[in-house]
Amino acid sequence: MAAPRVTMEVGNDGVAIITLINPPVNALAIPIVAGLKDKFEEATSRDDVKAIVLTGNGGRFSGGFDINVFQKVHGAGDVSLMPDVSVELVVNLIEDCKKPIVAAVEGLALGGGLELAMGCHARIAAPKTQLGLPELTLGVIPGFGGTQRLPRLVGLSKAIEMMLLSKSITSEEGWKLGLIDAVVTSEELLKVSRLWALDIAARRKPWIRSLHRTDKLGSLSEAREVLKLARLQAKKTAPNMPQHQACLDVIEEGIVHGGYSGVLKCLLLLRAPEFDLYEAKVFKELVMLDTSRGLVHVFFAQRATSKVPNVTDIGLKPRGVRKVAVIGGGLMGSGIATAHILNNIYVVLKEVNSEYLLKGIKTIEANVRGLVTRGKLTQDKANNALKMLKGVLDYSEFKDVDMVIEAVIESVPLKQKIFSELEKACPPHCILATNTSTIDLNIVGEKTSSQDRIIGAHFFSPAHVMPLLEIVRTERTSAQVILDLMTVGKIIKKVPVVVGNCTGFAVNRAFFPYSQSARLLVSLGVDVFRIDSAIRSFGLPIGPFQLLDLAGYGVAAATSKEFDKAFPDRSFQSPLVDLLLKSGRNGKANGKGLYTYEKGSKPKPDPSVLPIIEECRRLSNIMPGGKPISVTEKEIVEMILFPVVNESCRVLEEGIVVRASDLDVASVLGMSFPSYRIVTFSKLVWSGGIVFWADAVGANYVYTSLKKWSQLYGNFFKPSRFLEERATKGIPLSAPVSSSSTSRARL
Ligand SMILES: C[C@H](O)CC(=O)SCCNC(=O)CCNC(=O)[C@H](O)C(C)(C)COP(=O)(O)OP(=O)(O)OC[C@H]1O[C@@H](n2cnc3c(N)ncnc32)[C@H](O)[C@@H]1OP(=O)(O)O
Repeated sequence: MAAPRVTMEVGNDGVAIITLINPPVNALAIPIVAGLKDKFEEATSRDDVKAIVLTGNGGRFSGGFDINVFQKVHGAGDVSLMPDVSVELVVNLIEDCKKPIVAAVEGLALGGGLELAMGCHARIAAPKTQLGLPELTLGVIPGFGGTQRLPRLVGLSKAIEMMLLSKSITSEEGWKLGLIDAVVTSEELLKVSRLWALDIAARRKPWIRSLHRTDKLGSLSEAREVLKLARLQAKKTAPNMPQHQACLDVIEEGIVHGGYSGVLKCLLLLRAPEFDLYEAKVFKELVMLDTSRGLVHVFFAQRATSKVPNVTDIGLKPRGVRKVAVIGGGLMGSGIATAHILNNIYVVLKEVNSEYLLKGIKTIEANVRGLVTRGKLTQDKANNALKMLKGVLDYSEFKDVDMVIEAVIESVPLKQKIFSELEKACPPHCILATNTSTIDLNIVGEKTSSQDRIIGAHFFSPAHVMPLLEIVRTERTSAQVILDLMTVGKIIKKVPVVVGNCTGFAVNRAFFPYSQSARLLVSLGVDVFRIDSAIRSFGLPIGPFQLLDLAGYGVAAATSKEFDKAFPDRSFQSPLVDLLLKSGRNGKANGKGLYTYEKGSKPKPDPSVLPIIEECRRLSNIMPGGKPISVTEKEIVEMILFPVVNESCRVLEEGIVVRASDLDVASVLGMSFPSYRIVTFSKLVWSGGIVFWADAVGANYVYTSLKKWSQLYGNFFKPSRFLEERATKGIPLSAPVSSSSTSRARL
């Protein structure tokens, strides 16, 4: 790939076109920043240049500052690797340039890309250009003046919404808001931008410096009210994310002290003498925090999941999937169908009788309506989506489907029967997918001769909301089928992670000790609700027992059996779920769980379960000396999560995931494992996913803790060979697994 560069061409009209060239998204890498400084200096000093147009090569303006630099800063612990862009480039060379500069934006202008454009004196955009400041998703705030210029261009409320929710807008909306001066076709973009720049030079159009504007900010008291509400909201929605409050502080600073001169002069004198802008100072503080470290890791880890050796690197092209059949209209099946119709894929939903079919269709309608109510979908789009759905009771519609996803109950004989029928009912190219969460795919397809097109499409509930799609392949699944499913996954806006075939696959396999260790702790005498609360303070949205209530006890009993069978050496068999079922409870589904569920209020611990828990302890009979063990909150969290790390080690060693970071992404998106720093313990560490977190905690600490607990409480905690080896040799758990050390590579 050619080195990133910035070019400049001066036309006969006296307009210099400065172009960013750094495919695929023209990220503002260090050489690009340096190149921009050079070209703007040259254009400013040349007599033949009357005006300047800044644009990006290849139909994309810029995806923002180069996030690889953040990684370098984290690696070296040296913030001085960040170049000074906001003052030297955006203020001095662009906004204060004595020649007018117009940004010609197309495709996307995100983060630093949009900030450069906002420093220009006008912005012309191609249709449907994506405009946004998503920096908060990386643990930082906009650092090239975005916190100051966006409120001045679109108004304070809209700017806060765009920054705090990292919500981008289209150029059409940007034009209505005043961020964009004109929307023109791609073909006309450069021509119109050149003329616009010349018009500014000739004073036929206004020469506007965004940082000077105040007309959209409202009065100081109005602004303070908006900021107050935003602070309360951020406290609720992002309690562990320091960048949200910091962003609001920086915006407020600029509003109180005035735009350009206020921010630069006052802050220079009063608050941040070492940096020119308060924004830059806060940006540099935030980039060094563990929050950013975790979030940047997840950014790259997520992108890495689309690179699967021997699938995405062998020149295959994805085949189109236009019509999908979903078998089973239960919770999972209807969620899966919803995800497809929302993204314009025609779905045939099959059920065994009209009662179940109607129920499935009603659930799908409710899913879609729910999105409209929450403002996530327009009524028009909802109507169009529902037109993509057809309910059926037989296989007659299956003759031209491109993919079937089976989502019936976890029964081996039933699944085997369905797959034999599918082989006859579907065309030979059709992908045969199962949504099983635990059953071995070789067993599902045992009665067919179509093993090459059998694949797991493991969605997480609710399937139309949760972003993870585990794509499970066997040794015989063809690369084409894997690539096709990865492509559909992206179309339906999931993050597909390709994993190997084993009981539970990657996420459920790595996390099966999560629920088991929680139940083990209960049998050792620890309070159920204390466990949930400790896990919530750690950063997971709900604890293992609230999760149990949500999933339903029938599902929990069935999956537990699969894991007991597959991993008897390290499975803890708790009587708790059976006792709860026997007492007529089934969690949230029947309103009777470990918690009580009342409409409109949060679940409350149900004290009437205490006798059941006592009975569970009596039957387990593992409390040392018959007395409850005494543990701190920190120990609770570690005794629940270190066994997950231990199982993750086996997942890595067996090659169930392509790379450790795939398991990080899967844990964040499938289990809602926190992607940012963990704030509860005395030692603050970043998260970024289960393996990244374990490395931050230290493999040796995890190993010695597990070893101690295995001596006290048995084999459930016994450290795996992989963990022991890595801990004793001081090798990070995330370091690649060499093929020789992979005992049973699945991928
Ligand atoms: C100081 C400033 O305020 C700070 C900043 O600007 S921070 C950066 C703010 N910008 C962002 O957060 C945008 C991040 N990027 C994205 O959201 C998406 O990549 C996108 C919408 C630009 C494009 O999405 P899509 O077309 O699906 O392509 P995607 O696979 O994500 O990215 C393509 C490649 O570009 C890379 N890339 C995207 N944005 C990048 C960036 N800002 N820096 C470095 N690399 C970037 C990706 O890592 C990926 O690389 P790979 O092919 O080697 O894996």
